[in-house]
Amino acid sequence: MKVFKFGGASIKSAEAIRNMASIVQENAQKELVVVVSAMGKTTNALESLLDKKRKGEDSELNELSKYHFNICDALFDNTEEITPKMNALLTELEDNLTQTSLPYDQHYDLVISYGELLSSLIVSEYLINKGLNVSLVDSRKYVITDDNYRNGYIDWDETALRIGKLRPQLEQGLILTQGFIGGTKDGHTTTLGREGSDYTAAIYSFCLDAESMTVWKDVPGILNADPKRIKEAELFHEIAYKEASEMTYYGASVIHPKTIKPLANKNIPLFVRSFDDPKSVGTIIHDCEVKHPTPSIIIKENQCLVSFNVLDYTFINEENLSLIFQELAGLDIKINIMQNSAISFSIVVDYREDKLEELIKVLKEHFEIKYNTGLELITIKNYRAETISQYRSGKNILLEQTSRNNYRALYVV
Ligand SMILES: Nc1ncnc2c1ncn2[C@@H]1O[C@H](COP(=O)(O)OP(=O)(O)O)[C@@H](O)[C@H]1O
Ligand SMILES: N[C@@H](CC(=O)OP(=O)(O)O)C(=O)O
Repeated sequence: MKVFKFGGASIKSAEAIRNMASIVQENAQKELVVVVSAMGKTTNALESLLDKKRKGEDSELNELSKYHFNICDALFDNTEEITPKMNALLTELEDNLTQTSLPYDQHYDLVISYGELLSSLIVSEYLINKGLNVSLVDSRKYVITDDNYRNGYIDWDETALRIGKLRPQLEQGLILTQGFIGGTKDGHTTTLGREGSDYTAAIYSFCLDAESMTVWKDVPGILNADPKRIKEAELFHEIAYKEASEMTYYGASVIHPKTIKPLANKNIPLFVRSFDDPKSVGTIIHDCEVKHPTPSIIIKENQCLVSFNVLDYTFINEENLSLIFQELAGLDIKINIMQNSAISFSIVVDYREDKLEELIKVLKEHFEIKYNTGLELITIKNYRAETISQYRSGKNILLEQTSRNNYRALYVV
């Protein structure tokens, strides 16, 4: 069996869904699980509705509901069947939005999950209309997580047990399900972190021992840089799991960072292909050795440099480092790069004002803390001297590191 994942861009309009459906139809002879994300920018729209609601401002569902109904009108000759199902989901969403007494992260997952619930309903009805045999499976009952809302940790045993039970259903026709969303054992909705649908597809692939997984994207495959930033980026035809996994760690947003591990553990190849050009082969990520890889350029935006200076004349030592690390772990702040001098320790993290404020609040009695925002972190993997000088020149660099394989620099935008 195979697993396909279609992200927001691939199902953002009626035309995009027709194209997606033709890709599915061509592959539906074999056992297939199809994972879909929310349509277009629906997740962002739901986030802003939630924030407005929690601030007590107007949060009308009109626009979101119009967007989805317009797509239905364009896809179906007769919307009589889908309309009541859509209305039921939208009413649930409206009720759930009012649950403002819930802790923020739990309320977030409850509300944000409707992007995927709406998209999977529309796509499944459309595929059924096209004559395919489709079971719509609710990922909240199969992808089981703990209650770490907004970033649920997978309960692998329970998830494997539940997804394993879908095997007989797979023989009857294709399974369509939602990416990004999951549920706790006692039925609370959770999510796996923004852009987590790639990870969902990897979870289904792992639990069903897929022969391959394919993510259908708006790019020809994995390139040695984001083609939206670097026009002359080159396509990789194949990449090793380790290389791809490291690229996602450094910030290549084309694949969710948690996706590679479950696939590599079972040696399941991952194809990254273009939904605009489904005949082209794209990139295969698998167990291989690529000699002399082309340098990759990865840029992480919205970075913040935080420096902790000791208050007396003691040096930076393991004791004060452990104090800093403990707080970072407690606040779930990930370090992208770090450096120390005699009396100062610096870290670079993704900028989140709320988390930074909290960090400063708890550590200011121990350190003098300074920070800069509006920065970018560039990583050049498998660098060559000429690549470094090309990207280094003209930049106001605040921090720079070179190791055997990687060059990294933090600079002011
Ligand atoms: N190295 C890279 N190769 C290809 N695309 C990249 C790379 N780095 C970043 N991207 C970006 O990733 C985007 C696709 O990922 P994403 O938008 O998350 O897909 P989806 O949400 O459709 O699954 C591309 O539009 C591209 O701008
Ligand atoms: N809809 C979710 C999950 C996701 O993975 O989306 P996409 O596949 O479009 O990145 C998000 O926007 O975060």
